[in-house]
Amino acid sequence: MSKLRVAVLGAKGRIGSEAVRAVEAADDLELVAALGRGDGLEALTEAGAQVVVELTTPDSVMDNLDFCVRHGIHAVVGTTGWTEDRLARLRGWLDAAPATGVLIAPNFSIGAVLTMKFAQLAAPYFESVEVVELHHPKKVDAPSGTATRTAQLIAAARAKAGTAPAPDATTTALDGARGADVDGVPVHAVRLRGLLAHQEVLLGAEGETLTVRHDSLHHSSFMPGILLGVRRVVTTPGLTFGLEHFLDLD
Ligand SMILES: NC(=O)C1=CN([C@@H]2O[C@H](COP(=O)(O)OP(=O)(O)OC[C@H]3O[C@@H](n4cnc5c(N)ncnc54)[C@H](OP(=O)(O)O)[C@@H]3O)[C@@H](O)[C@H]2O)C=CC1
Ligand SMILES: O=C(O)C1=N[C@H](C(=O)O)C[C@H](O)C1
Repeated sequence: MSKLRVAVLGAKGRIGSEAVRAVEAADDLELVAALGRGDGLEALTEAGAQVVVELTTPDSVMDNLDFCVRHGIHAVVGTTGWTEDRLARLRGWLDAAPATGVLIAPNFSIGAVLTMKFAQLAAPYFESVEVVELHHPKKVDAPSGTATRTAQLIAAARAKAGTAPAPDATTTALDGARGADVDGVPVHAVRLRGLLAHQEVLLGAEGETLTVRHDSLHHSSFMPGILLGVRRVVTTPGLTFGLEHFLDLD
């Protein structure tokens, strides 16, 4: 069987360099291009890439995906910065390329995906819920894509269950003291030397608390999810948001 032809964008970055090694090590995949900032995207078509792994920056990802979708190249995207407006633009491009698949995964690690699932499950049963994400100090965006998605899923689960807003008597606060408000869920971002990617979902009810915590200790934690995404996206046209859709979690 012929190998799937894979390219990595952001190949010199922290996660991109790990992804290059993971693709090279996979028997069923062939790394046909490894591009950094400034490299021309024509290299993707010249190399016959079938799938691009997009691990760049929020300011680069849209142009890269525009090129990929226009050329019928499937994409597995880990880059953050997704807004409703950006998703709508991407859906528009995909409407014009109905055979092409794009997976956007706020987090490729199985533990992080499960954290989101557990948080969603628990959220309606507790009066209070807040998210704390902790990352390395070179991270450019806050809050993290994972924390934003987690908070959105929590908010949707509480809205569906008719859960009351969390109690909070704060009437005066320094800017940022109560975190960012993501759909009504406070999200706090910590940047600390020594950390990689970590998240806690704190839930509280009368007389009890529940903490769901996940730690990515090395970029290798993201590789099984990236490889799964590459193998599945080629047979999944359209936009898939979240790696959970490629896992049998239910
Ligand atoms: N979904 C997930 O599981 C994970 C997602 N991420 C996300 O992935 C992204 C990258 O993270 P990280 O590796 O830590 O960041 P880095 O800054 O280490 O890597 C990004 C790389 O992309 C390069 N780059 C920027 N623009 C382009 C472009 N147009 N074409 C090709 N390469 C480009 C950068 O080059 P230069 O340095 O010259 O700007 C840099 O080498 C972030 O959005 C991060 O949040 C990270 C880990 C896991
Ligand atoms: O920048 C990172 O490092 C990470 N980014 C993603 C995010 O913003 O959620 C995934 C993971 O947290 C690592």
